[in-house]
Amino acid sequence: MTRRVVAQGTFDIIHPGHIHYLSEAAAMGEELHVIVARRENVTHKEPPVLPDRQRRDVIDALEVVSEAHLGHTEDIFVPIERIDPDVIVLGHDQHHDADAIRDALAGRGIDCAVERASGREPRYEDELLSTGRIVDRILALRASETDDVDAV
Ligand SMILES: Cc1cc2nc3c(=O)[nH]c(=O)nc-3n(C[C@H](O)[C@H](O)[C@H](O)COP(=O)(O)O)c2cc1C
Ligand SMILES: Nc1ncnc2c1ncn2[C@@H]1O[C@H](COP(=O)(O)OP(=O)(O)OP(=O)(O)O)[C@@H](O)[C@H]1O
Repeated sequence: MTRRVVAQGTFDIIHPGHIHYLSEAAAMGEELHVIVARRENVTHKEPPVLPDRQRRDVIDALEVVSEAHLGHTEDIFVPIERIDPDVIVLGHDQHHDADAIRDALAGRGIDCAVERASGREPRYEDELLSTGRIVDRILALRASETDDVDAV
């Protein structure tokens, strides 16, 4: 039987932390399905810069990913019911509570394990493993360039 794995996240600007997470999730089964969060559901941090479809298409193109799916707008368990995974792998820092997800799955009669992935630490100075921090660095660099031009 093919073991299906589900991973999920925003994936706005791809970085090595994402690759680490998706590779780890892919190694837990034969098929990796990735649910890409809808912009309207990213409410606990700055919303993504890139459109839903673009974020989905980039994840879909990765070799370790079997298929990337845009998330449901209202009910996060609708894609889960459709994919029918054997395991959902939560990201190391995802705010979702594993036991709450297990309870919700049981309530819907979905037989699926929930695991937590490991985090990937920076391997050299300056390596950025967070989309939010990449955006912050872009803004800081652009602001300092503008300051340089203004000073001329
Ligand atoms: C099992 C599971 C299923 C999810 N399905 C959806 C979904 O259908 N639609 C969606 O917009 N977000 C979905 N999400 C939420 C996002 O993937 C994501 O966790 C959140 O919106 C963005 O936060 P993050 O980037 O910190 O993970 C799901 C999350 C989990 C854990
Ligand atoms: N350094 C990392 N190591 C392992 N997994 C990571 C790392 N960074 C992100 N992930 C995982 O990748 C998935 C997608 O991450 P997402 O794009 O939602 O946020 P992010 O890259 O952490 O950006 P931000 O810091 O802006 O939230 C999540 O499940 C997250 O836990």
